[in-house]
Amino acid sequence: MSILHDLAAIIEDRKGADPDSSWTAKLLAKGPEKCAEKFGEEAIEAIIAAAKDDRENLTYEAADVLYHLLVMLAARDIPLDDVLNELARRQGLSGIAEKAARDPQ
Ligand SMILES: N=c1c2ncn([C@@H]3O[C@H](COP(=O)(O)OP(=O)(O)OP(=O)(O)O)[C@@H](O)[C@H]3O)c2ncn1[C@@H]1O[C@H](COP(=O)(O)O)[C@@H](O)[C@H]1O
Repeated sequence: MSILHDLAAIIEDRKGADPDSSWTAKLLAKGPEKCAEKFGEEAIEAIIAAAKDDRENLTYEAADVLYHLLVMLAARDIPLDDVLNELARRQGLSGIAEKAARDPQ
């Protein structure tokens, strides 16, 4: 399992946990809209770091973005594997498109 899978499993565990017991449980208890808002805030912080070419901060903020993306997906009951499968499907599609471009006939 990847670290993203490990983290997704921990986040899933926090659903229904006492909000006072963890930051993740507290955020999930506030509902999917709040989780989405928080994801947006973290994404903006990452955008600012990228625009400033602040590499250290961008790395830190990117980790925040990934964590909050997983929380937002969990809040809407979308498994991480559904997203990864969609990426895999697109790789398959682009593979076909690249082959068609290489061998036009
Ligand atoms: N990866 C993370 C992670 N990344 C970011 N955060 C939290 O996300 C918050 C970031 O939001 P802000 O910077 O806006 O912090 P804030 O000012 O306190 O928040 P606001 O008051 O503005 O809403 C911080 O409180 C961070 O602690 C995380 N909290 C938890 N995890 C992981 O999630 C798992 C579960 O952790 P618990 O939440 O402790 O159960 C663990 O494996 C952790 O490593």
